[in-house]
Amino acid sequence: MNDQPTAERTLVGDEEALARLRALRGSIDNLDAALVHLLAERFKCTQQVGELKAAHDLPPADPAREADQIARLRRLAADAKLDPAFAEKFLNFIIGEVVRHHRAIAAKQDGAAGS
Ligand SMILES: C=C(O[C@@H]1C=C(C(=O)O)C=C[C@H]1O)C(=O)O
Repeated sequence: MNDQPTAERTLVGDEEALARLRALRGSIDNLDAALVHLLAERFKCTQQVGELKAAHDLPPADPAREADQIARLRRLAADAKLDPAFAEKFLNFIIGEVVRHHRAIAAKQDGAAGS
């Protein structure tokens, strides 16, 4: 048997592959949009946590809470067949940004109290 593809078969194959690529990219775009919306909602919550902490002189970071979240997310990732190390890195990246915001909120509050 000749397994060399004919010109037509190659073209049909290319079109199918391109259609599949377009469909997959459509789903990726939808998922990226969902991620942005989920992150926006998370940051709305953490903004309020930051204000609450600043108002009550609580520290911007809570390492014990973070350790619990990381352990939980690693378990969820493993169950979902996602690399737990990646899940941990991703959560740490987000938490790092949240703590930076909390420090900024606390500093602003201290500045306002001192003036
Ligand atoms: C949001 C909080 O503040 C910080 C940010 C966290 C987060 O983004 O999940 C978790 C712990 C804290 O270091 C919190 O204390 O709950």
